[in-house]
Amino acid sequence: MSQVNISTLTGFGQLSDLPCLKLQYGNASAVVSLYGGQVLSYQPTPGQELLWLSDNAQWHNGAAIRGGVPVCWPWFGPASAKINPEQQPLPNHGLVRNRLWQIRHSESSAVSTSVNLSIVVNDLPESLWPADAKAHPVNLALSLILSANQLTMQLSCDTPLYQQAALHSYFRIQNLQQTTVTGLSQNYFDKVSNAEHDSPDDKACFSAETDRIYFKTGSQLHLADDKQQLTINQQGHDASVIWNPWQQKSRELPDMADHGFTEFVCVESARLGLAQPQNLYLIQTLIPH
Ligand SMILES: O=P(O)(O)OC[C@H]1O[C@H](O)[C@H](O)[C@@H](O)[C@@H]1O
Repeated sequence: MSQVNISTLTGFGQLSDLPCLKLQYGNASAVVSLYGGQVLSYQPTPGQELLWLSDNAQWHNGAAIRGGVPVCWPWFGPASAKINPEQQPLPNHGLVRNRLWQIRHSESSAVSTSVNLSIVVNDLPESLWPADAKAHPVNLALSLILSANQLTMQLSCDTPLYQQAALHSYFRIQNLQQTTVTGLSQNYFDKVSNAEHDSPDDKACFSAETDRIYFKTGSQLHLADDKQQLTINQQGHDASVIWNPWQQKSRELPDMADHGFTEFVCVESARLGLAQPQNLYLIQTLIPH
């Protein structure tokens, strides 16, 4: 084993001054930003980057970093009417993408290198609390476990709330036309056409803007193109979201190059149900082949 350790970085790529941690386990490494609690890099071997980070990503002035694995919490996308009955101006994907997280614990062992981050949030909308609960600051935790063959991300909240969450992973791909995601369910909500669809199989391909919520997906998805394969294990989810903005949206996003959409697809493990207040325990594990 060449190296098992955790080090601090100030800045990553073009994101100058960004406070980050780098985890190393043998040949494998991962980088997580304390801003957003966002994994930015996962390399199972040196130079083999699995995650996509926009060349135009920003983090100053409250921006959410475009790429890596953003943490969406306690809502996903625009806050729904249940979460935001008074239609307050609330940010997309919740409150923690542009806040600083704290390091709680880190550990290197014979089998893995791990770090636990957390953030305390004390400005949750009232609508998230069960009727009989008294509002108090809430702790959201993210654990990263890097081993020789995989990276696991565990997002948890011990407070029962009407809460949604997603691990919004941006995966670097070589060839969008050859890219498939399999293991999906056969029923999805298409955010582009704003309608539910049935799919003839469990697969998504990419030939236009794609923004789909697949309901009740299983515990294992596969992402493949002609050069690479990745297994994505998930737990604690009730949906998986597949996103590629395609050309027009890519041009419209200030933090994405015009051709940015050709370089990634998002495969997101999400917990979207709001039927009852619940704790959160959402896991995504990346296993390259
Ligand atoms: O631009 P953002 O707030 O980061 O959201 C990026 C995308 O996230 C998810 O994949 C949603 O399903 C998309 O509708 C959204 O456009």
